Amino acid sequence: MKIIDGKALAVQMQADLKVKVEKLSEKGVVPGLVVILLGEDPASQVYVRNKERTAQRLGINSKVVRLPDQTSESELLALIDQYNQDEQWNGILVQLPLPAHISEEKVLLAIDPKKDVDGFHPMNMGRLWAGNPVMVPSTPAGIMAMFKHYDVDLSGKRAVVIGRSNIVGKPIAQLMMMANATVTIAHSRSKNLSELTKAADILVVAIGVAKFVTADMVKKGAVVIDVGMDRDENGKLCGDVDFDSVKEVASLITPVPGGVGPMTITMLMEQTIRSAEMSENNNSYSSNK
Ligand SMILES: Nc1nc2c(c(=O)[nH]1)N[C@@H](CN(C=O)c1ccc(C(=O)N[C@@H](CCC(=O)O)C(=O)O)cc1)CN2
Repeated sequence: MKIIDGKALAVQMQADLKVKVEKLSEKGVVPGLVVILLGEDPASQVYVRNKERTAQRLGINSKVVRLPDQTSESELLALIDQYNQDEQWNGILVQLPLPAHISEEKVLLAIDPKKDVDGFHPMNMGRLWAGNPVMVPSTPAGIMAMFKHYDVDLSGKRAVVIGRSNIVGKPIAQLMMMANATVTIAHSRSKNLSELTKAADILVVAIGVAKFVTADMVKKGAVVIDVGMDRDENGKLCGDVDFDSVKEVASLITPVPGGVGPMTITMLMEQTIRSAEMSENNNSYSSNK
């Protein structure tokens, strides 16, 4: 068994991204990222702080707009529109989850697809499903970067994704399908889940239940990717996979923390830089394939 070191890969990729930003800056193009955060959710605050720090370290101009939980939907939409019009910002994201009184759909639709560095706008989702992605959600993009770095060839492999969210489950399924894997999406209502997971050469787990996947559900030699960000019975951060038992069965496995998480932030930075490059090329909005 080998552990996928997402933190080390993130550091390595960020070093390359820093050089890219320096080169762009020499041409007078400084990538700019606006992160909008509503409310006081402690986990979201940590993620946003990490995004801000990483952006600053890479030389990306970054701004975090912190708004109270009670901010109205119309105020938020007006703010997004303001940043859509402002050329110095080529990446805009709204940290999820949003307070219940705000429609996530309306908010994501309001972001200019060219500036949608999260890749959550229906236009970017559609481009991905059409096989011509422009902006791709960061977590799935990070998982694909891990496969590449660790020489995981997906072609002809059986991949199972547990979780059908728009942020992770659906896009990672499509990206793996584009890499010629045979993909099954399972979810909380799937029957005989163990039968599905035991047939998987690649297992991606994004279901949000602590230590849900146990060793008896995993095929010997499988590659296991854990997207969970949960707390165990002692309040300690853990994933959706029971790491200690599954690592004895898997050939490659991501830990939590230090696996997929750091890659999510790295890929966000990469997309912000790509967005700046696109705006430099006369606002071209073209596939990253
Ligand atoms: N607008 C968005 N909202 C959310 C996204 C997203 O991609 N865009 N994804 C998640 C949260 N997320 C980024 O925003 C995120 C989650 C976790 C990590 C991470 O680095 N985790 C660390 C552990 C951190 C800790 O100690 O708590 C790790 O796994 O090592 C980064 C980003 C939902 N919202």
